[in-house]
Amino acid sequence: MLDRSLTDPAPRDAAPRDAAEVASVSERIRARLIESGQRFHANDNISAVLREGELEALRGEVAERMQAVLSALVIDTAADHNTAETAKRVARMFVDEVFGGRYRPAPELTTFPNVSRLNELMIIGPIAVRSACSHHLCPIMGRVWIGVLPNAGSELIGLSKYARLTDWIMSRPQIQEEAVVMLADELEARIRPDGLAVVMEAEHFCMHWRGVKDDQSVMTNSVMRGAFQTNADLRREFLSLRRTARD
Ligand SMILES: Nc1nc2c(ncn2[C@@H]2O[C@H](COP(=O)(O)OP(=O)(O)OP(=O)(O)O)[C@@H](O)[C@H]2O)c(=O)[nH]1
Repeated sequence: MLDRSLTDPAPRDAAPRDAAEVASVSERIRARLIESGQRFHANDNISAVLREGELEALRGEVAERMQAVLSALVIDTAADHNTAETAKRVARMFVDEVFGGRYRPAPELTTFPNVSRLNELMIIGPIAVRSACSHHLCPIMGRVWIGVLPNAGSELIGLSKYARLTDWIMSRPQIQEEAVVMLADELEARIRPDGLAVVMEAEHFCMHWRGVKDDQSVMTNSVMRGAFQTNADLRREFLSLRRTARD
């Protein structure tokens, strides 16, 4: 049963309440996003509009609605000890883990000035990717390689931060084409390099587990910015060094 107090308007004989007070937590957050003109697609981060305690309330609301999904699937969660707590587990998994990149702010990235004026190609990877497709919410599992051509004014970021930033972007329902662009945008804004390259290679479980049930195919896509776009030798060097660092 959904907790009606979260969504139903106040009873007629009760003292009139503020509209914000009667709305569910997701409705209150949604109203704030609309008011501020912020997009809230599946792969957008909405942490900036969340208020204290709301994430916990959201977890509760998702659990209630997930319980309604299990009931609609005609699963007797009251009698079945295996599914008795499933709604709560799935809510925690969505809000805190697999879609956590929507709700938590960007990781703190320690940056260092490029004092030795590095201007040679750096390649970071393979970085593990765990994501989910926006269409079926099935896992996407893969790897990412990042190529950076810094300049004297670039900020260098700690190595582990590439993985933290990747995880923050990927822990959202995504499509692979948009995920690599989002990651490239975040890296470019922070490092301000002369060139940036991102290559992602991933398996989509919406194709393995269901649907066409093709368990061989892998999707590979890339984003090339700045010098990687204009300099074919640099692009080739990145792609061939990435192959060496593959397995
Ligand atoms: N371009 C792109 N497609 C994706 C990605 N992840 C999943 N898909 C595809 O999204 C499509 C959704 O297609 P629909 O026809 O709406 O869904 P469906 O009827 O369940 O399709 P089937 O998967 O063919 O059974 C499928 O072809 C998926 O393989 C991705 O990252 N990029």
